[in-house]
Amino acid sequence: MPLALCTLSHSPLYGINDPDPSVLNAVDAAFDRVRTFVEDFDPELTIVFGPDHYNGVFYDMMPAFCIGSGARAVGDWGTEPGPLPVDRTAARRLVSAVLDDGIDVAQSEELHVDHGIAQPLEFLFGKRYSNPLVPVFVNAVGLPLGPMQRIRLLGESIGREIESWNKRVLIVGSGGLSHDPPVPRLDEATPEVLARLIDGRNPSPELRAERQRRVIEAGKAHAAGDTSFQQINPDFDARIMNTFADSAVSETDSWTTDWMEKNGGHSAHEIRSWVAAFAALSTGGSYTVTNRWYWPVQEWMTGFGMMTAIQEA
Ligand SMILES: O=C(O)CCC(=O)/C=C/C=C(\O)C(=O)O
Ligand SMILES: [Fe+2]
Repeated sequence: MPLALCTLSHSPLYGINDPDPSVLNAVDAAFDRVRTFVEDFDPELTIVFGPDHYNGVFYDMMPAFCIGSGARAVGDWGTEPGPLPVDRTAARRLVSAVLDDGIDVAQSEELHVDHGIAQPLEFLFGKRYSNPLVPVFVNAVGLPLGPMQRIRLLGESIGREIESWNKRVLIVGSGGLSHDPPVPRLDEATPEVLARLIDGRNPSPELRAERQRRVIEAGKAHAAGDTSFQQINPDFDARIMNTFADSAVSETDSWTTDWMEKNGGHSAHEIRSWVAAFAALSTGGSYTVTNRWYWPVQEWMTGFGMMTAIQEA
């Protein structure tokens, strides 16, 4: 049974600080196409790789990656809070298979996920979706990060296991391409920020609003041409998407964190979700990229891309 994939950027500023309607309409039309792709595939299970932005996973225990055998959405940026429809049996089997492959994945029976995982699920399935899924947290924000090869190996291990289940499994990878929105960093955190990077779950509504305001203001300044932010890099983004379109997933092993940051900004590390997703898809042999879209969206501060792909029979 073939596997299918969609990788897509997310943005907290979608619906809040939108680009010109000509761009927004094109993005929404692409979402419609991706939704049709998913409906036609009719997945029995969805594996979703995505990051967190200090809303669900903190430095009290920062894993490189973590499979959620239970999960709840924190409900940031307008996403629906509450439990996710996790297939616990599938998730636990994945944990065992990945550990057997020598990858020390973490497991959570209650993974807290933010818009990095919840937004693409809502884009694809609508709010209050009930499709069985397994969320996989991919650290892309809590520096330092390990080598890219590890995320490829994680993806491949998950791919080999789901391949053996003889089910229609959709693999989703969530994250922006080049972008550098204001996300706090450990190495420059004030004591107050450090405290919430370590233990920041359930912030007060005031603190959440203040954090969100910072991102919204940055989006507005970025769109107005403020050059103090690292700029979107369409050439870098094209290279990333071409690598996946060329089925050259193992080339990502040579992408260093420095190279990613210099060319794509700190949040370019979210591309790790795409690497995991394409690596998982690649384990069954050849795949075909059925569609790709890309826009550099200043208002969302991100190179916004989407790809769909399916295994060849
Ligand atoms: O202020 C914080 O702690 C987090 C800010 C935040 O959530 C930013 C998110 C940005 C993205 O998810 C993105 O552009 O990919
Ligand atoms: Fe993000």
